Amino acid sequence: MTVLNEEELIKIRRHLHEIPELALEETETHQYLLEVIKKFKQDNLEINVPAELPTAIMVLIKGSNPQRTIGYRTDIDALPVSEKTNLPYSSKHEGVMHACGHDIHMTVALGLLNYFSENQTQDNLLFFFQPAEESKSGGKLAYEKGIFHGKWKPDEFYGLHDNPDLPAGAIGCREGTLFAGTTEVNIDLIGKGGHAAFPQEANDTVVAAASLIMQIQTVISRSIDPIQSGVITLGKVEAGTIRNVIAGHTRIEGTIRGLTQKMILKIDQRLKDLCKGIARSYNMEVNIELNQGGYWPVENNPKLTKRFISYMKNNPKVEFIETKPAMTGEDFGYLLAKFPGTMFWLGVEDDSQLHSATLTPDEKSIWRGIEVIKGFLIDRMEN
Ligand SMILES: CC(=O)N[C@@H](CCC[C@H](N)C(=O)O)C(=O)O
Repeated sequence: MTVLNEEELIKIRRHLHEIPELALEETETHQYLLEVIKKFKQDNLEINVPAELPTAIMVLIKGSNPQRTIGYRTDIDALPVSEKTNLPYSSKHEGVMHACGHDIHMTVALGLLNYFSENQTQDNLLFFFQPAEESKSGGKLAYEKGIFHGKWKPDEFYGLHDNPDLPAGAIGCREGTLFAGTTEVNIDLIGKGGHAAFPQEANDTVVAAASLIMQIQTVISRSIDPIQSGVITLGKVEAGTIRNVIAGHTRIEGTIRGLTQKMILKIDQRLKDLCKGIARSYNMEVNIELNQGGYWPVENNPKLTKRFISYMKNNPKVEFIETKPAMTGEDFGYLLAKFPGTMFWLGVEDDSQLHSATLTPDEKSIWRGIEVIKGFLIDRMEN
């Protein structure tokens, strides 16, 4: 296969968009990625499917005179969102969508891999197709399962996230914290079910949940320094079976975000306190599970990020935007705590936000992104 052109890459992206899969279930995506990668020139390529993380793929491009191994990571999973774009290449998997643009991330990675498979680099390049970014901490799993060892260990790591607020192909980045750390929140209220007509005989968890949800809204507004800030979003509440049965169990799922570990731990603690209070005042059991997993704040390495930003700023072909920290989470934060590196945004200009059922990234971002990142990686190896 020769170097893929823009049209071919868009076809690949559209196919990936049609087959979104949830965290650690990315088997069809994995299969398709392998099919595409195996068509590339194999002379300097080594492919590794780690048995410990079977939907991941690692591809090493052996350099001609390696001083280091430069890692490039893309995430491959999707979200439980029902697509509403009406695009001809909409998701074929009911209730699952690439609503966070990981199809764009994968295509950019494939474009880079394709280019460097044809044009041998000086340093080694390690491409990591990572499962489970949206949940289940794929980056942390990969690290803990020991897949980054020997020649499969990057000396530095880069990764991007698409950003609908930036022009297609623009690069956004900042020194320091780029993304928040997050904690997944699961709260189970356990009361007593019963007949809707006899509330005195039951212990209604819906009423307790309503009160708890409102109390939780005071954590950010009343307990947190407004200059520093944080977020709590409760995205899922499940209770009951029918209108005339009192629900004996309510489950609330949400996410906490903060730009520092200290902030996350403070919010965690307030949440625990409020849950304990609800348990006492409603005389019911409350179980709270807080799980940060690998969603550590994304801390860009000072030296490498200065270099990255300087390359982008000094390249007249790049539209570079110095961005503010964002409350989005990313388990690349965990990998950046283990390997120095830089995470950055790739603009995909769209009116819809990430995680929205109508997200339609501008596909021009793919080719532009590849060109810019390719330039940066070449420059990094030469300097
Ligand atoms: C970029 C992005 O949207 N990332 C996700 C990361 C998931 C965080 C974790 N599962 C949680 O919900 O706390 C995000 O939601 O920011």
